[in-house]
Amino acid sequence: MESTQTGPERPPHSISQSEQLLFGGPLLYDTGWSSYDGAFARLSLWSMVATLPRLIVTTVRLARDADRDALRVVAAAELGRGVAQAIGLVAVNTVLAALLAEGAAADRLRDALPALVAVAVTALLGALLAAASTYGSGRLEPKVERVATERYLARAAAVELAAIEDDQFHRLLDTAQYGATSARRMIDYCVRVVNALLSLVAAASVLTVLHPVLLPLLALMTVPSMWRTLVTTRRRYQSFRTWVQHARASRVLSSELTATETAAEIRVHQVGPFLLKHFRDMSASSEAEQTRLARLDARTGLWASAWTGLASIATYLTLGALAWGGTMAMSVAGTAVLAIRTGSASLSGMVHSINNLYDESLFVADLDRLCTEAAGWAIPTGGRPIPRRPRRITFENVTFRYPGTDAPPALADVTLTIPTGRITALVGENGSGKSTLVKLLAGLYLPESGSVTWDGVPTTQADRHQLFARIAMVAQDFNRWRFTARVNITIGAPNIPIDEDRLRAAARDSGADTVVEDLPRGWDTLLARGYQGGHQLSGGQWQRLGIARAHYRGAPVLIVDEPTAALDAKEEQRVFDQIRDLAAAGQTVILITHRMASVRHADLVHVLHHGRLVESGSPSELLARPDGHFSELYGIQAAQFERRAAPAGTPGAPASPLV
Ligand SMILES: Nc1ncnc2c1ncn2[C@@H]1O[C@H](COP(=O)(O)OP(=O)(O)OP(=O)(O)O)[C@@H](O)[C@H]1O
Repeated sequence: MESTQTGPERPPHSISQSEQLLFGGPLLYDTGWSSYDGAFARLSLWSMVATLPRLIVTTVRLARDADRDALRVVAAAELGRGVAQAIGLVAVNTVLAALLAEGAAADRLRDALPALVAVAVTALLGALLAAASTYGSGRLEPKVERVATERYLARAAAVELAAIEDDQFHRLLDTAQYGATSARRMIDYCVRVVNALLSLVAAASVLTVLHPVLLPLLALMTVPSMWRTLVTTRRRYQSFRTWVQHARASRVLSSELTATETAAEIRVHQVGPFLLKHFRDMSASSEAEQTRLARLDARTGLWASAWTGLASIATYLTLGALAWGGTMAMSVAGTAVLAIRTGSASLSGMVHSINNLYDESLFVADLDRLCTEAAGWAIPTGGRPIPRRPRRITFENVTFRYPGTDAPPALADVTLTIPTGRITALVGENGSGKSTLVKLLAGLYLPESGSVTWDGVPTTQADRHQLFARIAMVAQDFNRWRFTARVNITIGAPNIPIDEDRLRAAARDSGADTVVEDLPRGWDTLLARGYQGGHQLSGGQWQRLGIARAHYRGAPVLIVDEPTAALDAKEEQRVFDQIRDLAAAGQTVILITHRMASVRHADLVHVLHHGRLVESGSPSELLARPDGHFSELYGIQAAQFERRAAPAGTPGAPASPLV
């Protein structure tokens, strides 16, 4: 696999055999598209501090959108805590000055008493305000996460199908999903930053008043831990970005092992030990990376501690020299020690929190980036209206290639008409372009060239949401929602309140009613194994539900892609009888099927071959062309029927799949 990433390459020896075998190469995160990755690598102490206001603004905005009142509580409480801390430090200085002054012990104590009370009151106030801040941020955090998650989900659901299939966009979807939890954590870090900042300001102001040399000393003591946090966070973030694909692949392995869909094959084919072995092998690669990070972090930590130790010795020697030489009163030296300890703790706490804040903000930036990109990919709202009951759908010289692939076009220069109120069948070999054609017809993809028009309105200009509303679809891979039987059908028309009569009619028409009758809790049975009370349906039973869903939707154009593949012969007959009835009642039906027996119900057949339209006509017209594609496909199936129905040497067996 080629990597265009700008971050650090993974060393070649860390590529496991499992990655090579299962995924065809090392799973690296292609960060070529990432605009901020380089910015992070260039991050310096100064730029980190410079980005602080922007980070705080971003967090405040998120918090404001989530819960304005809780934000006010947090802001007021943190401001109050900073002020209380400054007053507390000044009061400590007054207490020390009174205690270390000349005179009788009782007098000195009496003089110190008011300041002592002030120290106690500010401490109490600080505790109350801290509690208020904890309450406010505790209320804010889940709301911020919810607002961010909603943004993510809403944007992801509104984009074109092509975006979901675009690997770069999908990767962004992958990383942006962390944005919501990061947004939640940003609140916590932001509160910590503001808190540390205020207590630092309090300590620094007191130190400046006490002696001008104390402030640079404070900075000297804190710089090493700032450097350490910066270096380790940056390293860990880059590592995360590089390994995110790998982590995703490991998750795929574990979910394959536990999924209900794979359970039978895993057991019969004894795939479990094979997957486990590769899981272990892949985990070994990421464990090696964690060990590398731990070794580097330990080395950085050691350097930082040595530097801090030297800086502390220098600070306390300076303080001692000042007090010894009489330049500084003992009370001032005492307060200075206290203020330096408070200040350096605040400063390193602040650096740590800023780093975390910055780190989280990168994931929130991914989320923001997703929202921006998703807006570009969004299915446009508005456009030319589509008649409630369209009369004809036409393809004119339509060519379409799946975005991001260099394979030949899935559809090439296709021109055809789909009359409404009739059954039109699409026929052709696997991969000939039938499903692609209906996706273009439904406006899920737009043609590369040529046009698909609904009553003269090209899908490129149409109100696509209105167009979707005209279609009901039973796709080959229609979704098996892990919800109740009722929702599995009524989700066909999710924008209207559940209509029980319509539900029962749809179930009756599709044969889903007999499926539901046998369910342990009827309509309220959860159709998902692995949950308490969950029930699994057979493929054919699901198919009836899928058809019922399309019936319930009640749209004028019905697209059915292999609707009877999983149905028994009796059910298949029933479904086609219904499809005929629907067409007789004016519904347009577009039918994709490999079963020639089903095609005989069609009014018009379009035959596709390698993405091109090769034949069109009624079934009998097409059969009348002995060299045609349709006749060939028909002949192959007829021969199969013949062989199956009449064992070798048995004459007189029925020879037609159309009977
Ligand atoms: N999402 C996709 N991305 C890229 N290529 C695709 C995608 N879906 C289909 N194709 C390719 O487009 C071509 C036409 O596929 P399509 O699914 O339309 O065929 P089909 O006639 O419906 O096949 P089948 O009878 O097997 O369902 C195939 O070569 C297929 O590999």
